[in-house]
Amino acid sequence: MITLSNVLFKWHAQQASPTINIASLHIEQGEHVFLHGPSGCGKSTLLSLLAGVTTPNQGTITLLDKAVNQLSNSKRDRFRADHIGYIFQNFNLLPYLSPIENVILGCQFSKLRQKQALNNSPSINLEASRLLTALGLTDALQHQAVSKLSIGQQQRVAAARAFIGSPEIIIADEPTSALDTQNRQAFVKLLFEQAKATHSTLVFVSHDETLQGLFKRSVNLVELQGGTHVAA
Ligand SMILES: Nc1ncnc2c1ncn2[C@@H]1O[C@H](COP(=O)(O)OP(=O)(O)OP(=O)(O)O)[C@@H](O)[C@H]1O
Repeated sequence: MITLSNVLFKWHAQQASPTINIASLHIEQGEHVFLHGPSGCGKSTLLSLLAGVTTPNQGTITLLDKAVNQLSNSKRDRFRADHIGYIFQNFNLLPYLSPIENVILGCQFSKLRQKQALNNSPSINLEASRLLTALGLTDALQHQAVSKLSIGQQQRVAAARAFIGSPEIIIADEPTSALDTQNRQAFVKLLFEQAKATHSTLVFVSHDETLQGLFKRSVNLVELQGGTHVAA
C-alpha cells in the first residue's frame, strides 16, 4: 500500500515551482500501476521519493502503514532493504558476478528478505535459481558472468534480484527501454506473474505507451500534478 498526501518536493530551494506537487495518490497493495508522462516531468524523482532515497519538503509518504519520510536515514535504509525491490533502467548488475550471485545481492542487506526467501527454497542460492528459472533464464546461463548475457537476459536477472525475498513493493524505472516491442510486453507479463505470486505492489515507469494497455491502472504524472508541467 502506497499513500501520498500533500507531497511537495524541490531539488533546489530557489526553484520557482516544485518538481513534485501531489495532493493525493493512493495505490492498493497488489495493484500494478503504469506511471507515465513526458521527459522531465518528475517520474524518476517520484520513484526516489517512494524508495526513500530522497524525502519531501512537505507532506507524507506512507508505505505499508509507515510514514517513511518521518523515519531517520538509517531506518529508511532498513525499510527500503526490507520492503522494496528496485529494477533500474540500466539494471545496475555487477558484470563479473553470475546471475545467481547478482540475485542474492537483492536480499544481502535484509535479514527479513533472507528469511522470506528461505520460506520458498531450502537455501538462498536455490531461491535465486528458482526465481531466475521462473523468469525464463535457463540453468546453463545462471552460472556464467552477467556480462556475457543479452540485454533481455540481464533484465530478467535484474527482475529476479528485485523479487527475491518477496518485498511488498516493486519499483521498475524504464526497465524495458532497451528491448523491442514484443519482448517488452513479454517482460511486463513476467513481472505481473511474479508480482501476483508475492502480492507485491508494482509501480512501473515507462515512456512506452504501447505497454499502458497491459495495466489495469495508469497514472499520468502531469495530470496528477494538475497539468502544470512545462517541458525542460
Ligand atoms: N539529482 C538532481 N538534482 C537536481 N535536479 C534534478 C535531479 N534529478 C532530476 N532533476 C530535475 O528534476 C526534473 C524532473 O526530472 P526526472 O528525472 O524526475 O524526470 P523524468 O520524468 O523521470 O524524466 P525522463 O523521462 O527523461 O527520465 C528535471 O527538471 C530534472 O532536471
